[in-house]
Amino acid sequence: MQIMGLPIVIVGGGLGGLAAAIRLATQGRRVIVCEKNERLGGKLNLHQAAGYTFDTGPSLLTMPWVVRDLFAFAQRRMEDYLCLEQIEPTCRYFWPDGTRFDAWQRLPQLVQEIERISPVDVPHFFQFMAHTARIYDAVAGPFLLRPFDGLRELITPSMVRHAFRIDALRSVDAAVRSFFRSPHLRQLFNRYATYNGSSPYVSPATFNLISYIELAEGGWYVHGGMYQLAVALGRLAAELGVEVRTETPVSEVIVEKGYARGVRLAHGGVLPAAAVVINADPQYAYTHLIPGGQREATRLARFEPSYSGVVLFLGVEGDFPALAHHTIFFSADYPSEFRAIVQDRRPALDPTIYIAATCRSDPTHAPPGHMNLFVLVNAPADDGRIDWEAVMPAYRDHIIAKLEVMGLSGLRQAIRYESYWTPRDLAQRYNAAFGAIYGLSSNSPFAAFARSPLRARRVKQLYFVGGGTHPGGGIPLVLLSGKAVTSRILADQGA
Ligand SMILES: Cc1cc2nc3c(=O)[nH]c(=O)nc-3n(C[C@H](O)[C@H](O)[C@H](O)COP(=O)(O)OP(=O)(O)OC[C@H]3O[C@@H](n4cnc5c(N)ncnc54)[C@H](O)[C@@H]3O)c2cc1C
Repeated sequence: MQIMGLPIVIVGGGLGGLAAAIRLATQGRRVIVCEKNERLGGKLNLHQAAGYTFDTGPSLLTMPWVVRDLFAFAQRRMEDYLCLEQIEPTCRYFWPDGTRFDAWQRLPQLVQEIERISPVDVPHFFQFMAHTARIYDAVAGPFLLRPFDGLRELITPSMVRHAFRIDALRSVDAAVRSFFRSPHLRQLFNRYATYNGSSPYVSPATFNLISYIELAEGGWYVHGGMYQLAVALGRLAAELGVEVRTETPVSEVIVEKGYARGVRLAHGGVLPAAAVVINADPQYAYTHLIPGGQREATRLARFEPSYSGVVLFLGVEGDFPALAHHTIFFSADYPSEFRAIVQDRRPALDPTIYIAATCRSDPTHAPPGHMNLFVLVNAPADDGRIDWEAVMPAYRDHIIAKLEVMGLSGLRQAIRYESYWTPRDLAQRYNAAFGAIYGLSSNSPFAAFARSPLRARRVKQLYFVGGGTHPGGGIPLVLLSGKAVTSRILADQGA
């Protein structure tokens, strides 16, 4: 393989940055990844303490073929690097009225569960799946699977032909209501909008394709913990000759005569580059790294960030049989929960609580007889109005009290290890503007077009990859973003 000339420097070793690094290196480019933190992986990360292991970000992988495709592109077999598992049930749900629902991946069992809580909705479920499959069919090709730099590129004859199919003129909730009668199933299917940090009550019904993707292609876990995905990509990148520098924050992109020429390192020194790829959040990058970026930072600030999260890491003694690998404890009033988080930008009084107990699949993640609970509650983007340090002790008590009422009795007494992250921690750890988990929100039909394009608008040889650019946040999409930006860079280099 021929390694050519100046390197391409990637600012950030998140999954988007790693995917781009792997693809560029496979194409013979010299690549350097500069990551400010001590480990690769970005928001997909790891916390270990007192004998407990916690994945700190994603806990569910959808579209697993995207990972396989990345390894195949590098002429490797994914199975030689990591093992993907389907967890049954994908998720267990509890409602405040005592209803419980196991969302099985196996269709006959899933249908039985639907029949158990709402027999009338069985045919509606199949109609909904057919509807969302048509959305996926219309959207995947033009929007998810190829590079895309703006609205103009979407106006193709095929998109115009399929425009009616994408269901963008009503909300996720309006579409879900038109299919399901059961309030429980409505809440359950509305929840998929949260997979990209949006509210089901305002985000376009196009995002119902997320439920189709999970139901048709499964929800997956990486054996050993989700962080093993970052480990595997880091290993593949190293094998391909990518130079990874951790604990290496970049302080500036060097721009000369409208071209990105390299980066300045915060701890001193300069890396000249043939191109610079920003995996860090675009709004942060335009504010802090790119000279003259204020105008673009101001443009991005006009759009709503996706919401953030409050995370409790709990190591507990004993077993809580109610908990599956993934468990959700729903709120009694979903609309008012989203009104609080998205419109009023305050923590919800009655939050929906998600718990990942990876010890169910990986017993080594907790000492024998103990469990590791990653507890996630959606929280408003951090616009500075909330003093999280002051709020957290009471909010933590509130979350634990709700869990005790909804089936985890004795939880408070069982805690042996505990720490938490607020939206501000997420912001600081990853330089994520507002601590947003998924970049900009998708709370309008046009939100997708607000994101920074793969190619920077005013600086040549400067690109973006990851959740802040096309096609959006979440593991599979940021990996696809690595594919999209690579093809842009290679095209620009005349390859
Ligand atoms: C709590 C939580 C739960 C989630 N759950 C899921 C889930 O279940 N499924 C799913 O698919 N997705 C989930 N996500 C979203 C998913 O983690 C992200 O969409 C994805 O990991 C983002 O990858 P990225 O490459 O775009 O950016 P990031 O992961 O943000 O990586 C950017 C990297 O850039 C680095 N950086 C920033 N500034 C600099 C600088 N100046 N110099 C050097 N490096 C810098 C950061 O440290 C970071 O490592 C979740 C995220 C969180 C936080």
